[in-house]
Amino acid sequence: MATHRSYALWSYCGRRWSRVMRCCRLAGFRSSWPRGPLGVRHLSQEKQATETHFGFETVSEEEKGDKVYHVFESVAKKYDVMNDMMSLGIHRIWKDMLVWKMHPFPGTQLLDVAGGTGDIAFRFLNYVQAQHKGKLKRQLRAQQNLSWEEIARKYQNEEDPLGGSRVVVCDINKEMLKIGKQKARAQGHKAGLAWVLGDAEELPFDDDKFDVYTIAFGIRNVTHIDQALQEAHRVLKPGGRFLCLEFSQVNNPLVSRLYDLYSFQVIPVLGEVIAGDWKSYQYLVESIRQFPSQEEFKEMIQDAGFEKVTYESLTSGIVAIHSGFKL
Ligand SMILES: COc1cc(O)cc(C/C=C(\C)CC/C=C(\C)CC/C=C(\C)CC/C=C(\C)CC/C=C(\C)CC/C=C(\C)CC/C=C(\C)CC/C=C(\C)CC/C=C(\C)CCC=C(C)C)c1O
Ligand SMILES: C[S@@+](CC[C@H](N)C(=O)[O-])C[C@H]1O[C@@H](n2cnc3c(N)ncnc32)[C@H](O)[C@@H]1O
Repeated sequence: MATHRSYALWSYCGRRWSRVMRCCRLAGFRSSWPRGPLGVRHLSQEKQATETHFGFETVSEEEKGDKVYHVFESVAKKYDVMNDMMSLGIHRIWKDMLVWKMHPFPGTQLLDVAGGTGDIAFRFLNYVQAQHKGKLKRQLRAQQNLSWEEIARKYQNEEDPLGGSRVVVCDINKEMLKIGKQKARAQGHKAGLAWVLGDAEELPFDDDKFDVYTIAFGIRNVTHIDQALQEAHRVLKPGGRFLCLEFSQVNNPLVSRLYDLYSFQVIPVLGEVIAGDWKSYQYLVESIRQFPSQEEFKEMIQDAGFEKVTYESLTSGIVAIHSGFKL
């Protein structure tokens, strides 16, 4: 309880400061000031400037990066099976909903940050492939007088089954990417897919490059969330969309009670039994409690310069999808 109260106060100070920063940015200043809670920079708190959270632990910012790296290096091989076990497959529906919400148009250039083992990228490729096939079928149906030879030629000439869409998966952890690449081979994904080792806080891409930026269950692990959001804004084209799937605040008291019991009593046990790693799964449930609420996170997205920011809570707010546009 005390942790939650102090976090709420810390987070409130951070949000107030974000507002000041936003005004400064609008007035033409760029930020390179010392940081505070949730990665927001504070001038008056030099002492805490390098401290942050790793679950319920207070650690230095450098330590947090290393610890997060170690967590995903350790769980990479069991990551997918753990997700199915912990959520009884529900994480798959949440990820499907993210891609349905994106509703990519033909030729969409997607950047999936913290993309790990590729779940969002593969869904995107399946979606655009199905969409493109559907379009081709409709076109052929509209030209009913074509001979079978003409139809066969039309299909063969279609060199790009993705209709020009592309996805880049970017992640800081090479073990997660390694598993992702193995999965891609097994699922037959090759074209339109690239894997890049990179940090969400300092993306190795030019400005105005992508139509959509996604981050699923990733931003909670980033040390300076504000910087990651600014990077998302930078790499998106004008008109581009930011979409984030992340754990959020449960809005039903009964579900919240059961979810807390499940999180703290069951998930680390599953982590130990399946992945041989209690600590990483304890970090998972603790980091979920440290992440801002739907409204707080919405403000942070707005502070990074996104407009028309909205969110949708799923499964009683266990997770939420936030959306924003670079206009
Ligand atoms: C290291 O960092 C990470 C590692 C990763 O592998 C993944 C991530 C990122 C995370 C994901 C991609 C998604 C991972 C998914 C979750 C963390 C799980 C989210 C949880 C749910 C969808 C279920 C929510 C559960 C509830 C609302 C409460 C229902 C719970 C109960 C009825 C059980 C209450 C528990 C007790 C009383 C404790 C004693 C119980 C037992 C020993 C029995 C154990 C029971 C089970 C195993 C059944 C579990 C039941 C469900 C999953 C129920 C589903 C139902 C609903 C959604 C309503 C990452 O960062
Ligand atoms: C819970 S996994 C999510 C993977 C995938 N998006 C999914 O939905 O299954 C979190 C991922 O975030 C990555 N990550 C953590 N910090 C990062 C950072 N600063 N930049 C890029 N990726 C990061 C981890 O390496 C890990 O692969």
